[in-house]
Amino acid sequence: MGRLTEAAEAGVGAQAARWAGPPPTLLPLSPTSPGCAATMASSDEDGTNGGTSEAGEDREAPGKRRRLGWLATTWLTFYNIAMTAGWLVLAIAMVRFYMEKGTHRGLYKSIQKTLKFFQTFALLEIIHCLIGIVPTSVLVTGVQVSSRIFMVWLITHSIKPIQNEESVVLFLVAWTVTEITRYSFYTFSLLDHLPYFIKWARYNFFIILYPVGVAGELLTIYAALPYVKKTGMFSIRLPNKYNVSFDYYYFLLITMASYIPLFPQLYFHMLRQRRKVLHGEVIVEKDD
Ligand SMILES: CCCCCCCCCCCCC[C@@H](O)CC(=O)SCCNC(=O)CCNC(=O)[C@H](O)C(C)(C)COP(=O)(O)OP(=O)(O)OC[C@H]1O[C@@H](n2cnc3c(N)ncnc32)[C@H](O)[C@@H]1OP(=O)(O)O
Repeated sequence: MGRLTEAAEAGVGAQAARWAGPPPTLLPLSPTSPGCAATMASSDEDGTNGGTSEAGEDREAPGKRRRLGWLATTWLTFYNIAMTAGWLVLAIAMVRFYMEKGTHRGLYKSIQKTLKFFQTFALLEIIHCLIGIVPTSVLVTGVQVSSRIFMVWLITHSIKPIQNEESVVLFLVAWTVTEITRYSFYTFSLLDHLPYFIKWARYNFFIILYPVGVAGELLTIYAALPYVKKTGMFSIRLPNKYNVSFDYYYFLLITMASYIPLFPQLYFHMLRQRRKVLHGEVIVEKDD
């Protein structure tokens, strides 16, 4: 058997496994075929916390819903409906703003409260992973959610002069379309009535929207650099009584650089999810 080593999924999730031996074999499996049972281990391969969930929960083949306890199902259904609604409200507000004003200037200011509320609410997703009611890697989710929180609070909210940059619209649109699709996908899945086009959209839109969103985020941070350098905001200079120094300008440069190793991991994670869900493929251990 090929050897599996403990590693983050695609290098991210600490519980994930990746091949140290011969390359994995991709087996196209029908989501309903018995062979799909092999994917019960897929959460481990994927860096999810698989299996460790509230009492009564079982891991099942992709395409079949995992069995969750009623409390977890009720909570997740409520959470996903609320998030779908929140991002829909945001989408409608953005379209209305643009139709009325004919410009993106002032758009962020007009939607910021809703954006901050729903994006911050998404911190619960890390908790969902930690307590095991969703089979996703804590690290993958942590990187995804924390980068958004960072963009919302430490960049766009804190640096007013950049709020009217076109790049802000770029990531706002990418996030909004993604989240409406993603949360409605989860909602319909939980209700066992998932229309194919939502599933298709969930696992195809990201191919374009992820790079668009990342470009918007990076351009926005880049636009913030001169202001941060000039004002020295969030920076701690020496000498001070704690004898520590922190330069937010360099922190931003490091953050921008960290997209280079981190973003591909999220992107490839989604590509693997896509292959698994849309094409029923599963990575299995190969006999030597
Ligand atoms: C402090 C400074 C930090 C700075 C960090 C700097 C580095 C940052 C680099 C990263 C850049 C990210 C940029 C990003 O913000 C840009 C954008 O988002 S642009 C818009 C495009 N974006 C996307 O498409 C986002 C895609 N991301 C996601 O979908 C998730 O966040 C992710 C965690 C990446 C993947 O999700 P997951 O692994 O959960 O995939 P699935 O949806 O296939 O779900 C797997 C199973 O889990 C069940 N699940 C998950 N969540 C729920 C839920 N809420 N309710 C119910 N069920 C849920 C799902 O149904 C699947 O279950 P099953 O296998 O049983 O079907």
